[in-house]
Amino acid sequence: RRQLPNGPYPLPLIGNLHQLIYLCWKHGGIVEGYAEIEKHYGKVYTVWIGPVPTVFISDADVAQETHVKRANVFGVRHAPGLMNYIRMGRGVVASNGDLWQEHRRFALTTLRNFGFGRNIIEERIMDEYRYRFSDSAAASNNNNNNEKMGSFETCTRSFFDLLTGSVINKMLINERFEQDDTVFEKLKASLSAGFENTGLLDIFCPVEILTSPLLKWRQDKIFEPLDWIYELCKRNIEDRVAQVESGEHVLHDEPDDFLDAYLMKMKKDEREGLESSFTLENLAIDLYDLWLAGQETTSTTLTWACACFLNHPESVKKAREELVTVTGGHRSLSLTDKQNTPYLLALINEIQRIASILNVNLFRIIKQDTVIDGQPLRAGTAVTAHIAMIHVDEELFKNHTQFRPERFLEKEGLDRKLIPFGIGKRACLGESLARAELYLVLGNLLLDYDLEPVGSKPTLKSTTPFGLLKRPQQFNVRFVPIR
Ligand code: HEM
Repeated sequence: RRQLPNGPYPLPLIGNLHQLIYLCWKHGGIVEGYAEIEKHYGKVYTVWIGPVPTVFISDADVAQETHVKRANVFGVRHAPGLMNYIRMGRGVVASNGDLWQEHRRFALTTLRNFGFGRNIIEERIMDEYRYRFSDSAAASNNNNNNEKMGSFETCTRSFFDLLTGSVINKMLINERFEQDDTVFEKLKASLSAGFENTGLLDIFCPVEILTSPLLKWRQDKIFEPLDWIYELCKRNIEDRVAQVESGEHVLHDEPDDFLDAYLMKMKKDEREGLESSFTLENLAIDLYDLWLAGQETTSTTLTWACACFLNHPESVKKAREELVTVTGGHRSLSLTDKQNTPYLLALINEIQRIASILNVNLFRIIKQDTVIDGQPLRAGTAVTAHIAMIHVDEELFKNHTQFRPERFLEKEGLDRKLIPFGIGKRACLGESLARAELYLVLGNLLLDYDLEPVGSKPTLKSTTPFGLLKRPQQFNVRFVPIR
């Protein structure tokens, strides 16, 4: 315990697991359990997950000072257990060093450069937005003649899964998912099972133990869905490579998707005789990472947004008035409108704060002895900025349980304390894409549709307070066109 921040006294082998499990159970969730520990030990504390010490930072300023100002010490990913299954130190999420840097940079520039100047990200998001709404309305009107033209009832989660799944799939392999697509259904089921069956222990348990015959009963639940997604990524690559070899698909200088951009990069490195980490095996891991990290997160945030809209019509009204003024009510909202829509931006911030979709953020590992918030921190310790706790910090977000977008307009710089995408050099790679999706989908949705609850209104209480991903409850909504 020496050279570590304060925290509850750990027992041999089990560490603080017994206290943690009890507190989370007693107070109804992971975040609530950690809040109890924070009450006793302050905003930077150590919790032993079995024999592994983990340090949690629930203070926005300390997170900034460590993760941004001392990024070299606090920027190394810790991915020992399930996070490293399949990845084995490759890809973007679980890698480190040169490989991480090359693949992160490549993914970032590829996503950014699509279209060379044309804002292709905006075009693709809006294409998928329009397609998804018109397709759902058409399907609903065919099934029900009484339905007002263009209005439809839908399961929010499935609707946004399909929308965000198609956006990311278009970016990666230039393909859209359709309703009732069996591949998509299986992909979603695998993703949900992967997230729902994974707990904090799976993150810290070494892969060798997780894959041992002793844990056979758990393996089908947690590995089978991940294996299926990885195999799908490999199949997509094999199909594309075969098409390129047969001449059916031509690679050109302005690639349409991530897959083509990567194959071009492989060819370039080969031509230049470089020893390259851009191989087909690593491509499968990159696709796997971008899919896993990019779909469920955005879709879950959009579903939380609808739950907030249904509960807070006064905020919907204010946002809509602003949007109608900016667009004149006769054109779609565009990313270039951002500076004229402060209320919508505040509304999205408040949605992301209330949603705080990760009950526990990803971890970093400290490679050298250092100091944190005046306390010693020894090399080899896992550390995380506890986003969900920072977002309920009463000193920053007074009356934090209240949904009040205005707080971001009243207090200059408050948005900088909000860190839904993490912080520092390992912060979310897809932040710009996700921000563009939230802005365009939610802004245009408020301009184009009224939301009506179907059955009882969803509450703003999560159904998965013990999981890694904090999901809202499942609910249906009716979208009724305004114009
Ligand atoms: C609302 C949507 C999203 C949220 C809230 C979110 C949140 C996060 C968070 C909290 C992290 C961990 C950061 C840290 O360690 O401090 C992360 C990492 C990551 N995210 Fe996202 N994310 C979202 C969407 C996306 C999208 C659309 C993509 C892909 C296009 C993506 C790709 C990644 C990747 C690859 C990493 C690992 C980065 C690294 O280790 O270098 N995310 N995300």
